[in-house]
Amino acid sequence: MIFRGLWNVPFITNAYLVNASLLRSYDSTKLTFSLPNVDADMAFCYSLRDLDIFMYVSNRVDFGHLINYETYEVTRAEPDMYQIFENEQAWEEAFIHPQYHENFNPEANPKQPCPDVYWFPIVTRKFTKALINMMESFGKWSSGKNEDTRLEGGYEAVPTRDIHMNQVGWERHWLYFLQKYVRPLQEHVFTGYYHNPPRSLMNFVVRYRPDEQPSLRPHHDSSTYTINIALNEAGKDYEGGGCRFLRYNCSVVDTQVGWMLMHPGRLTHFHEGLLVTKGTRYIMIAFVDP
Ligand SMILES: O=C(O)CCC(=O)C(=O)O
Ligand SMILES: [Fe+2]
Repeated sequence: MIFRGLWNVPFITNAYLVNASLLRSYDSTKLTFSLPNVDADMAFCYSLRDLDIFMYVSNRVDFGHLINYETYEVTRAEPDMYQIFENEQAWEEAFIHPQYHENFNPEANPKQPCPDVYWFPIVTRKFTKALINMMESFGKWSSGKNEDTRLEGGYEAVPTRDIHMNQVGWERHWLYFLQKYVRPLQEHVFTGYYHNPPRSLMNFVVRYRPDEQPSLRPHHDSSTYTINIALNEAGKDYEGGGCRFLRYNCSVVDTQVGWMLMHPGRLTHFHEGLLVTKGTRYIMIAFVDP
C-alpha cells in the first residue's frame, strides 16, 4: 500500500522544489546553506526553520523519479536496454509501445491478420533500433547452416541467420520482458493457457538479406506459441519479406515496426519467411514452450 499525502517535515535532504523568486525575497544572510560545522542540507533546513518557513514532502504529484545507475554498464552497446530490473519505470517509458496497455481494453478486439495469428503493438522504435544496434555491434551472426554449436544437439533443422539473446548478455532481461509484457497478451487471446513464468529456450534476432539468407522454408517452430516482432520497416528498409501461414494461405507482409505477431508454433501454423528482395529485414523471435 502506498500512502499518498503531504507531510510537514523539519528536515529534507537531496531533493528540493523551490520557487527561486521566493528565495530572493529573503535576506540572504538569514536564508543560507552554509553554516559552520554542518552540511549544506542541515544548514539550509536550519535557516528555513529559523525563518518560520515550513517544509513539505509530497507524493501526491509525480514530479519525476531518480534513476539508479549503480549497475549501468557503459561498455555495452545500448546500456539502457539492460536497465529493465534497476529502472523499471524509466525502461517502460522508453521501450514499451504507448498503445501497449490499450491491447487489454475489453472494447477493442485484438487484430488477427490470419486465423489465430494475433498482432499487438508492444515496443517502441527506440527499442527496435536499440536491439538491432546491440546485435550489429556484436556482429557474430550464425551461418544459417544446420550445424549450430550454440544448441544442445548441435543441429538446427530450419536454421536462420541469427544472434541469440544470451550471446549479448540480454537473456535474463528478455525473459523478464516475456513474463511481464508478453505473457498477459497470450493469456488475453489464448484463454485458459497459463504458464508463469513462460519458458523460452530459443530467443534470437533474425537477419534476412538477398545475398545472405533471404527467406526461410516452410516449417513448424519448436514452441507452443511463437512471437515475432518486426524490428524494421517493410517497404523502406527492405522489400519483400513477411510471414506466410500455408494452411490458411495467409501472409502478413505489412508488418509494423514494434508490433508483434503471436501464433501457435506447431501443427496448425506451418509457416515460412517470405523472400527479401532488397535491403535487410530484422525480426525478433521467441519460441515459448510451454
Ligand atoms: O520471417 C518470418 O517472419 C518468420 C520467421 C520464422 O518463422 C522463424 O524464425 O521461425
Ligand atoms: Fe518459424
